[in-house]
Amino acid sequence: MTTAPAAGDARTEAATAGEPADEPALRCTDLSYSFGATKAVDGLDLEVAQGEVFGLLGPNGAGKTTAIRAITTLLPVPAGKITVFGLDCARKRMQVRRLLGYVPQQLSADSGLTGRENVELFARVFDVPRSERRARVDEALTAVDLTDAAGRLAGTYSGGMVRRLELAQALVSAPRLLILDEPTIGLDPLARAGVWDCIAQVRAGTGMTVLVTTHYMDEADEHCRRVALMHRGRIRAVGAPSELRAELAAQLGADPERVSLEDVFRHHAGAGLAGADRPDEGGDFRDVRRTRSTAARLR
Ligand SMILES: Nc1ncnc2c1ncn2[C@@H]1O[C@H](COP(=O)(O)OP(=O)(O)OP(=O)(O)O)[C@@H](O)[C@H]1O
Repeated sequence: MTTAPAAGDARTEAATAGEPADEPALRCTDLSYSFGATKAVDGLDLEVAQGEVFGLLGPNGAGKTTAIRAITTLLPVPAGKITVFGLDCARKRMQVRRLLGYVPQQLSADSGLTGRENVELFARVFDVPRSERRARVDEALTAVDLTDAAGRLAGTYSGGMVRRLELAQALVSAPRLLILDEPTIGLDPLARAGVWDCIAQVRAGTGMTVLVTTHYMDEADEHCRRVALMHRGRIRAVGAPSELRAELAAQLGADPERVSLEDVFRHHAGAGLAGADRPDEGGDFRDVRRTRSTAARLR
C-alpha cells in the first residue's frame, strides 16, 4: 500500500502554492468520531500534500462527511489530531477557518439571490476587505465561467451552474485549502466535466490544495493526483490511482489497464463497496435520503 506523497512532487507544488514545504496542507492523526454507538470515523490517518488534488473516496456511510466536518472545525475533534498547514484545528480554530474554503454536500446557494449577490454575500461573511470585494467577486465568477449569468437569480440556474456558483462562493475568500464534499453528485456527465474543469483551472492558476470527496471512482481516477479509499471509518489504501491499480494488477498477475480503481476498492473493502456504485445499498436510510434529496435539488 502506498501511503506517502512523492516528496519531489510535493516540494515542487508547495513552491507553487507559496507555502513552507515542510508542512502538509492537511494531516489527520488517529482521528476518531462517534455518534452514540456508531463509529463514523475510526482511527483515520491522512496526509494531503500542498498543491495536490486529493480524493477521499468511499461508499455512503464510510465516514467521509464526518471527517470533512471535523477538518473544517464544524465538529469538535474528540480523539486524534488535525493540522491544516501546520495549525492545530483544536487550538487555532479561527486561523484554520481563514485558510479553508468549503463546499458542503447540501445546497449552500440562495435561489432568491442572483449569482453575483450570492458570491458577494460570502465575500462579506468571510470578511474580504471592502476595497477588494468587487474585484474578488468578479474573479471568482470568472474562474467558474459564470460572468454572463451573474445577474440572473440562482433559482434559474442548472444543477452544474449551481455547483459552479458554490465553488465561486468558496473561492472568493482565496482559501489555501479548498474542500469539496461530493461536488458532482446528481449532475449529468457534461455538467460534471464542467465542475472538474473549473477545479483544475483554479488549481493550476493558484496552486491551491483541493480535497474532494466522491463516490465516483472514475472521476477520481481521472482528476485526482492521489486518493484515499475509506470504508467504515478507516482508510484502506492511499496512493496515486495508477499506482494503486498497478499494485493490484501485480498482485493478481493482471493487465494494469484492465484493473479499475473500483477493483482496487473492492479488493480492500470487500462486499462493502456495494454502496459506491449502488448508493441505495450502502449506508443507512438517512444517508440515502440525504444524498438523493441533494441530487434532486441540484437537477
Ligand atoms: N448526525 C448524525 N447522527 C447519527 N449518526 C450519524 C450522523 N451523521 C452521520 N452519522 C453516521 O455516521 C456514519 C458515517 O456517516 P458520513 O455521513 O460521515 O458518511 P459519508 O461517507 O460522508 O456518507 P455519504 O456519502 O452518504 O455522505 C454513518 O453510519 C452515518 O449513519
